[in-house]
Amino acid sequence: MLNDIQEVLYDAEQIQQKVKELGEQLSRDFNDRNPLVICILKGAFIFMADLVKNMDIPLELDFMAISSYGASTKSSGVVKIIKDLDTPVEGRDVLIVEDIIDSGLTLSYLIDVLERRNAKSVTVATLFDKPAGRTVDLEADYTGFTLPDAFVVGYGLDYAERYRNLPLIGILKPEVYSK
Ligand SMILES: O=P(O)(O)OC[C@H]1O[C@H](OP(=O)(O)OP(=O)(O)O)[C@H](O)[C@@H]1O
Ligand code: HPA
Ligand SMILES: [Mg+2]
Repeated sequence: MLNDIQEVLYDAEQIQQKVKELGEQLSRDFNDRNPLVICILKGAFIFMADLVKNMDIPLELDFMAISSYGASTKSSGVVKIIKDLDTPVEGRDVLIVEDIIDSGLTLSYLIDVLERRNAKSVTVATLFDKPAGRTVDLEADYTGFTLPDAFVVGYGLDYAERYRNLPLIGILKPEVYSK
């Protein structure tokens, strides 16, 4: 799998350190608010698991599966809910956990859905941000790393469902998706 990586951007140790810092910061900011922490599947599953282990406060978890990329390196532009939440969000402090913000389409759709369901507050934590990809104006409240304009995989992020299990984040060799 590593053969398909052109450049490692952040290794496992650097990611773990950053996730720990984010978890500690979020614990301070959400102390006594019993947040509903929402993992955006599939990509955010590893970040979510590592993040909440670093949050030493009462919280609840839920999962939502959303997809717009499929087996492509560009957003289809159509954001679909594959699996919805089990928990009502009305009146809750919601913390969205995302792996990456690229075009911003997934998140703008999701924030709109949660606000229409009357969440008390909606906060976004993303591990990776690719500002060059943005087509809608949107920033996360908490960001781990800012990435260059390249298609990346690893630490939950896939290309055609592969590479999610790499413990690092790296740029995928273009020949993998152009052939
Ligand atoms: O800002 P955007 O351009 O919308 O891109 C970000 C979203 O795209 C990816 O999900 P994807 O649709 O690939 O589903 P997956 O998490 O199941 O891989 C990623 O995990 C984010 O959720
Ligand atoms: O660079 C990316 N890699 C994997 N999935 C993604 N979803 C949005 N951008 C990306
Ligand atoms: Mg994907």
